[in-house]
Amino acid sequence: MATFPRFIIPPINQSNTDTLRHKIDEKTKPRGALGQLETLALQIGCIQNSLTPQLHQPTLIVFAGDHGISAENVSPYPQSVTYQMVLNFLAGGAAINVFAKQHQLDLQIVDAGVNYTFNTPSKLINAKIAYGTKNFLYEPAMTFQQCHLAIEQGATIVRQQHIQRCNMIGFGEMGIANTASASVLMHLLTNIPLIDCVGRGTGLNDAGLARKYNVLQKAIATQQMVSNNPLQILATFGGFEIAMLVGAYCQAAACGMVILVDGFIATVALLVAIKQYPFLLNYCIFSHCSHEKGHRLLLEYLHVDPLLQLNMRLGEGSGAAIAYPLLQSAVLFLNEMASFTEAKVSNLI
Ligand SMILES: O=C(O)c1ccc[n+]([C@@H]2O[C@H](COP(=O)([O-])O)[C@@H](O)[C@H]2O)c1
Ligand SMILES: Cc1cc2nc[nH]c2cc1C
Repeated sequence: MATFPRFIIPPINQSNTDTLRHKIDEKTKPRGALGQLETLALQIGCIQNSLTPQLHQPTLIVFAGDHGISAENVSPYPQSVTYQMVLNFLAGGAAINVFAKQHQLDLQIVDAGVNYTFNTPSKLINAKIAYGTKNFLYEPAMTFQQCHLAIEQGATIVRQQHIQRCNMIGFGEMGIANTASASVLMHLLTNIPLIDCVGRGTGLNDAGLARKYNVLQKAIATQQMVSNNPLQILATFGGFEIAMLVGAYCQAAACGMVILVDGFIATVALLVAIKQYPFLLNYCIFSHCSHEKGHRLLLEYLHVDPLLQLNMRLGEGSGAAIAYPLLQSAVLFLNEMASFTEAKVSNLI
C-alpha cells in the first residue's frame, strides 16, 4: 500500500503572537495601516519564533519534468519546450532568471524527470527519476517507488539549502502539460468539479480546452481512482516535478523555513502535501493568484489570501520571485520602524 514519506511538521509556535501583534501595533502608523504586510510580519515572526525575524539566503528552486499526457495534445506547446526552457534557465535567459537576479535570490534548477539527456557537468541538479511520466490516459503516470523517490529527492535538495543557512525558500516548476496533471489532482483532492479545475494552461483556444477536458475526464474514468490516498492520486496523475515539489514543501516546513508558493501547479503540489501534513499551510505565503482557471478556487479552498493579482500564468517560480520584496518589506518594518515611544509620537487616544 502507498505510504507517504514521513516528515515531522509541527504547528508553528504561536507563543509570540501577542507580543508580535503588540510590537506591530506600537509602530508609528495608524493601527492596521500596513494591511497585509502586518499579517506577513506576524506570520514570519511566528514561523521563526522571533520578534526580530531575518531572511537568510533567500532561494528559489525550479523543478522540471515531462508528462506522458502531452501526447494527447492537452498543451498548445510541444514537449520539447520543457528541456529547451531548462537550457534557457541554465543560460540565464528566462523570466525567472531576470526576476531572481533583480531581487538577489539564489536560483537552482532541478531535472526531476525531463525527457532529454543534459550534458554534464552543468549547474543543473540531476535528480532525474525517468525521461518523463507515462501517459495517464492509459496507465499510471509513475510507480509508487518513483513517486516516493521523487518526494525524497525534493526533500534532500531542500535539506541541502537549509544546511547552507537558507531560511526562506520558493518553488517553481516547468513541464509542458503539467496544468493537465495539476487539474486532475486538484479535482480528486478537493472534489471541486473537474470543469472548474481545468484551464487554458499556456494558452489553449476553446477547442483545445474542450479537448483537454474530455481527455482528463476519460483518464479519470479509465484509472478508476476510488481511493482518496494523496500518494496514490499523485502517482497515478502527477508529474515528477510535482512529486518533488511535494517533498520540497514538506522538508522546508520540517526545517521551519518560510515558504513562498508560486502559481497553479505549485499550489496543487502544496495541496497534495497539505492533505498529508495539514500544519504545513502555516509556513506558506501565497505570492499571487494565477490567471489559470483553477487557481482562484484552489486558494479559496485553502482559505488563503495571495499577495498579488497580476494575471500572470507563467509558472517557473516567477510569481514567487516578484512577491519576495514584500516579505523583505514586512521584515524590515518590523525590525526597523520606530515605535510611538521611541519617536515620541502620540498614540491612539
Ligand atoms: O503557474 C501557473 O499558474 C501556470 C499557469 C499556466 C501555465 N504554467 C506553465 O506552463 C506550463 C504548463 O502549461 P500547459 O499548457 O503546457 O499545461 C508549465 O511549464 C507551467 O510552468 C504555469
Ligand atoms: C515558453 C514557455 C516558458 C515557460 N515557463 C514555464 N512554463 C513555460 C511554458 C512555455 C511554453
